[in-house]
Amino acid sequence: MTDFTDEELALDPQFAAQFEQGFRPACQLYLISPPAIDAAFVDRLAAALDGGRVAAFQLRLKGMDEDEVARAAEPLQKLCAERDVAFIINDSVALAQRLGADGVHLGQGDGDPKDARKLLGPKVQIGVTCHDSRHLAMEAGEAGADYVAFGAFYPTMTKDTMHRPEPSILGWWTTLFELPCVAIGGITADNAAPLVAAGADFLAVSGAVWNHPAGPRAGVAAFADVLASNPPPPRA
Ligand SMILES: Cc1ncc(COP(=O)(O)OP(=O)(O)O)c(N)n1
Ligand SMILES: Cc1ncsc1CCOP(=O)(O)O
Ligand SMILES: [Mg+2]
Repeated sequence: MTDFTDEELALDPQFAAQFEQGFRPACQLYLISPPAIDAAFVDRLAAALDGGRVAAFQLRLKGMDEDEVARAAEPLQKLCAERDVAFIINDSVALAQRLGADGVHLGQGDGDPKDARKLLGPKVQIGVTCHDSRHLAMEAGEAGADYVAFGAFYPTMTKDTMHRPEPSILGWWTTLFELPCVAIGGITADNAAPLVAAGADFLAVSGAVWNHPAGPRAGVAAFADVLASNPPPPRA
């Protein structure tokens, strides 16, 4: 989920040339768990991952203590590793460290990204909630975040939200900065196109996948067209 390193660019001269000319990888899906899960959830996650490419999965369980989340995480983290999906822990740097997660997502009240970096090291992805704020996003970038997240773009039943950015904040960000940006909040396959076209590097989605009437596999598959048919704007 991070920018390409010099080593990666050096490995593929054709890719490096495209990158220099403003090539931007296509927008990808970032799946967020439901706020509560049961033991059968691992099968639902497997079905979702069968529906199409998912770049990252965030375990976002609310109202559970850390030991319970750690127990729930085990089979899900294993599945993500098997499917080459980055496993991200929400809220807790300590839990991300304990589990050896690929990343942690921090809201504005979840701790300082600089402290997280000191604890987790350079390889763990750190994402930061920036609501509708250009200022918060620039601060997060300076603090060493690997991505910034804007939202909620649309009404959502998954979380009480107070901020409603315009898609143009994504275009503003991608025009000025290389750091990837995530769009979140009420995103469905039907309303995602303006976010992809504006420059979102990732769509973070929960309800549209887990509540899809035909199941989570169909929920992920529904995004394939919108991700493929809206080419991203050139990067900064
Ligand atoms: C990718 C992504 N973006 C934003 C959030 C929201 O984080 P936060 O503001 O800390 O709220 P909670 O998710 O903790 O309720 C997120 N989790 N993931
Ligand atoms: C965690 C979070 N942060 C802002 S909106 C949101 C909920 C995302 O879930 P959904 O895709 O169901 O709106
Ligand atoms: Mg949080």
